[in-house]
Amino acid sequence: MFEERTAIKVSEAIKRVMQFCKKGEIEYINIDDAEGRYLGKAVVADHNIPSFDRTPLDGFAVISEDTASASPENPVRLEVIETVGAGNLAKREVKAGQAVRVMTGTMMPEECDAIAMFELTNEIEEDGKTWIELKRPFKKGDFVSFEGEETKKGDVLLEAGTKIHAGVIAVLATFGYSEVPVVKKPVIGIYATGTELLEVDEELVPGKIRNSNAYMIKTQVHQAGAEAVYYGQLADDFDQCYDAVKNTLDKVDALITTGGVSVGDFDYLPEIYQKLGANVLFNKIAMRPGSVTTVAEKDGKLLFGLSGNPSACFVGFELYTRPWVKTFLHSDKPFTEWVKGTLTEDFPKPNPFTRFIRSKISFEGGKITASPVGMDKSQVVTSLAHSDALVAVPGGTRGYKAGDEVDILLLFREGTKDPFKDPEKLRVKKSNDDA
Ligand SMILES: Nc1nc2c(c(=O)[nH]1)N[C@H]1C(S)=C(S)[C@@H](COP(=O)(O)OP(=O)(O)OC[C@H]3O[C@@H](n4cnc5c(N)ncnc54)[C@H](O)[C@@H]3O)O[C@H]1N2
Ligand code: MOO
Ligand SMILES: [Mg+2]
Repeated sequence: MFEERTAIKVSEAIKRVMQFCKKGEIEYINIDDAEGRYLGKAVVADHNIPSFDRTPLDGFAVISEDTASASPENPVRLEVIETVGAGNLAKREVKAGQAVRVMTGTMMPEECDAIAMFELTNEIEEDGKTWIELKRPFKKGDFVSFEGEETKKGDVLLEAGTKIHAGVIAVLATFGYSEVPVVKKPVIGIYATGTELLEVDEELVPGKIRNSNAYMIKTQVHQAGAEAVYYGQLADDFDQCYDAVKNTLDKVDALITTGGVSVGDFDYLPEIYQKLGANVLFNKIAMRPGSVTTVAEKDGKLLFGLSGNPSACFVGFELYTRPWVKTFLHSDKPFTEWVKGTLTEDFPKPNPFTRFIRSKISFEGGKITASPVGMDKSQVVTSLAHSDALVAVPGGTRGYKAGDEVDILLLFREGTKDPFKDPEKLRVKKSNDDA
């Protein structure tokens, strides 16, 4: 029998999901495998950087006092007593009137306190010795890269929950992390439900479509930093779907199903949650696409019942599953980033619910703009391929005009601390507002 559902706000739905977040455990993995993972512990400097005073230039290490009287008219002459490259140490004691030829990265000879780069010196061979002439004085510390000037021992360099990319890897390597503490990936099981579904390699036949959601969701799961286990397709058969969901729950940290969550005769997920004794957090959200997105909880594990419609499925994951994954990975920025920007085209469709319009952003004149891409319906798949943002427009409006300021959710970015707030209706501009 048809059951009326109560729609809740997007922000309320996110809040309900976040109440069931947990943080993943830590494991150690080789630095070679760490790219894309999330740091499980903060990285604290256990030594200074640089760890010794060094030259940042190819030139000569000098004793600054020796150069005090140097001028173009009266250059100072210093004897070059040895050459040292990075990785080697000066062997000879440097006395007054002497200098050491040093290459970038070389530890400063103990007695020297300034660097004169090659470009500021004249080299002279005389009496079987090498000399340099300096036409300007150098102060103590000139051109020296000092121990600890970049980072001091004890500095917190990276927080737990940081996504590991090339720059993070560089810091980890600098501090000797051959094994990196990372958060274990949450394992997310995926089932695609629908008797109409064909596998990707199957030929189309009347009434059937290829299963795109499973592959899309697998990719979204990976992008969010979790491990996806795809358990396959299920026909719209209550017993088959119930057994699959029930038997999979203890193998995963969360379970995603696509399809079968609406009010159709063969939409079995609502009954499955009921038979499982799961606590349904919500089954209707005041949003399009994805109004039927349902999330339930069973023994602390979340069941994300995403819509079968591809765009609704995509948006449901980004808004509700992604923050759960990111929190599991210790990120303190679990929510999809959103900014204010300008719509480039009219969007005349009336909106009963908050609408997330698949869009593409660009930067014009230093401002962010968003252009809707393709047909904006829940069942649409092709526009997803061109979207890097979702324009969020509030419900209860007659549509939007080019130039209106809107909320833009940025896809494929690290995230933000601030959860999405349902957009308020745009204030209607009255003609005397310009006065
Ligand atoms: N009387 C009502 N009918 C519908 C309502 C409603 O409120 N009252 N809601 C509509 C909305 S909104 C949506 S969204 C859909 C959601 O349907 P389900 O989540 O139950 O999904 P299905 O019925 O299984 O499939 C919907 C649609 O998506 C296609 N699909 C399913 N799985 C896949 C897949 N893996 N890859 C690609 N496409 C898939 C499926 O063939 C259907 O066309 O319900 C509306 N109905
Ligand atoms: O849940 Mo449906 O996608 O709102 O259109
Ligand atoms: Mg349905």
